[in-house]
Amino acid sequence: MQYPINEIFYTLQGEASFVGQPSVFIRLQGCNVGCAFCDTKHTWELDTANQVKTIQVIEKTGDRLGWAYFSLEEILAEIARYPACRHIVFTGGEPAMYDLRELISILEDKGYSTQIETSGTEILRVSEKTWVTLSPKIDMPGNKTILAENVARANEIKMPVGKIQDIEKLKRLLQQHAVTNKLIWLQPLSCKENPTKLCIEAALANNWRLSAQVHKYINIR
Ligand SMILES: C[S@@+](CC[C@H](N)C(=O)[O-])C[C@H]1O[C@@H](n2cnc3c(N)ncnc32)[C@H](O)[C@@H]1O
Ligand SMILES: Nc1nc2[nH]cc(C(=O)O)c2c(=O)[nH]1
Ligand code: SF4
Ligand SMILES: [Mg+2]
Repeated sequence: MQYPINEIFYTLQGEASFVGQPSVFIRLQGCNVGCAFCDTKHTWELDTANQVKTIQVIEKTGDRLGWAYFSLEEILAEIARYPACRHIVFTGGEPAMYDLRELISILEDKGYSTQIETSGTEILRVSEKTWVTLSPKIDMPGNKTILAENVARANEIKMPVGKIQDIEKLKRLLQQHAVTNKLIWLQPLSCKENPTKLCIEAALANNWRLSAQVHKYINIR
């Protein structure tokens, strides 16, 4: 099995429940949604134009606009460069576009915990133990729907918030899926009009949590 990889890097998880956790991030290429606010547009804009042919090209250039197919063994070799790491985060792009079960099963056998960051618009192919962070994309281009089974499966829901209407959308989603006892995070969008204050107020009013993308404040990847 070959996986289209945009980047693999070792850093501290900056969002939601695992914040501060040393993690290898496996960023898969491509996205089926295409949000205007996306902070990783390099994974889905200019897709085919920037395809690089070999892993060596990426290694040489460090070209984050490019991507390459990695075999399972090549991904494991990248992870092995960080021997202290015990937690692997699949993100993108949209990692749920790919079947991650074989890779995750090997990682679990090696003692790693796994997490997926997903919009919830694709059927998840992860393991029962994978921590699922669902970040709803409502009214996004292409009008992709969030699958009910993914809402049920999610270990936490992390809502990207730019304006008050996003809070209302989240409330409707929670009502529609009868969500009562999940961890709910509000994540302010990194944009000019900083919506952090709005998120703090809504967190206090609803007993939700704030996910402030710590990595962007402490200037790490
Ligand atoms: C880049 S996405 C990749 C995974 C998946 N496609 C998703 O949206 O969950 C990872 C996380 O970043 C969030 N995100 C994207 N752009 C953001 C921005 N400008 N500010 C804050 N969070 C953002 C997403 O909502 C998601 O929780
Ligand atoms: N430090 C750090 N934490 C993250 N949590 C989720 C991320 C993502 O891009 O999915 C991310 C990221 O890009 N960097
Ligand atoms: S779904 Fe995720 S990766 Fe795709 S455009 Fe939106 S934030 Fe970016
Ligand atoms: Mg990010």
